[in-house]
Amino acid sequence: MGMKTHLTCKWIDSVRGIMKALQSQQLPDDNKIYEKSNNEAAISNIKGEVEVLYDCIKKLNVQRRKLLNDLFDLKGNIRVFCRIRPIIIGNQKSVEALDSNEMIINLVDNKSKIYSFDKVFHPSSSQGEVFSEIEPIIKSALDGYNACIFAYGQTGTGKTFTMEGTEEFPGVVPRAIEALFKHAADSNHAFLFSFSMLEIYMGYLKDLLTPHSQTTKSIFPLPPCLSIQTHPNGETEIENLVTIQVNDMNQAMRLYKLGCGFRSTASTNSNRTSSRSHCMIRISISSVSASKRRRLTNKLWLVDLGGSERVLKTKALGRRFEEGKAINLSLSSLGDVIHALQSKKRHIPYRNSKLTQVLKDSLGKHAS
Ligand SMILES: Nc1ncnc2c1ncn2[C@@H]1O[C@H](COP(=O)(O)OP(=O)(O)OP(=O)(O)O)[C@@H](O)[C@H]1O
Repeated sequence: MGMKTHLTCKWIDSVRGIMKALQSQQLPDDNKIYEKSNNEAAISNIKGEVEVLYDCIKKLNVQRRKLLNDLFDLKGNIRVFCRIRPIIIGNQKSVEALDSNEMIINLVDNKSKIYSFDKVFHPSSSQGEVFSEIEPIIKSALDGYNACIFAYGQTGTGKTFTMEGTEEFPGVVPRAIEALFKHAADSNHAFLFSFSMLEIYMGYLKDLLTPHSQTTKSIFPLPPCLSIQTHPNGETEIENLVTIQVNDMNQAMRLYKLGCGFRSTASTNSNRTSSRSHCMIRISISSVSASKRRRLTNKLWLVDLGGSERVLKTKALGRRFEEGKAINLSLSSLGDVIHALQSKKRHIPYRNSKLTQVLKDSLGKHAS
């Protein structure tokens, strides 16, 4: 084959080996370099778009906050909804919704009275429909406003059903907890939530997250007394109240269920499981990352008030009579405070009951 002397078989084999090794090496070719620089450009484009969108969200959030505040200014700081309970026994309709803002009470002798509300819910209204009217308050709580949602009404009219609900029909409290965590997750800000639960029974504050025994031979030490303190900045604090940080909805719900188990309930002539106290859930919300919040830490109160009752009509005796009296007294103080706030009186009689003292900073002008 006319081979040169140095082109031996050994030399050819070693050249072939080098060629194979070169082929198997992943050397960047022009195409790959082009692809890489293309990817980098796409990533920086996407980063730019994300920044623009982030700015957009910020602007929309400012707008949303302003609109929500305007809405609250228009509707007033205190809003009252009326929910008509479906008839459970009998078929006499003494209360009816006239439209979405008015209801009528049919009295004896063909007389009737009409009352106006911010919203009237028909007996067939679902728990979801009721909550949809309340949800804006949850959003304003995330914006740093103190807020208070409570159910008020005669005993047996559906306050606990509305606030607590059932497994099948969850009420305002579980829905509010779910909405808080959901809106917080959607907001791009870090929030810190703390949960507390207490009841006001016969004028005393009782922590619902600590075990209380009815007997003197209890294995649990007596929990410390709760006392209401007012800070110089006007914020109300409850000394010794157990406050537990909750990181998700399930943790908050577990505490809520624990607290519900410690509530004071009893059977009365009007309701088999009547709440004999005011049950109050406090969710404290903090965020250092959310700018333009009204406060660094604010609170949302969810309250299932004890039922007002005509103690003579319900034929309550002994302890049930005393409980009914205590509930009526504090409800009447709450009514006085709300009336004074609505008529913009200079003196607001917060000091007349424990209930109004606890809610002082969440009912006034800085609350939503
Ligand atoms: N919207 C509703 N739909 C169906 N059932 C209802 C509704 N509202 C109330 N109920 C039922 O009516 C009964 C009394 O309701 P609930 O215990 O909630 O009253 P309450 O106002 O909390 O009473 P109390 O002040 O005595 O605690 C319960 O059996 C409850 O399930």
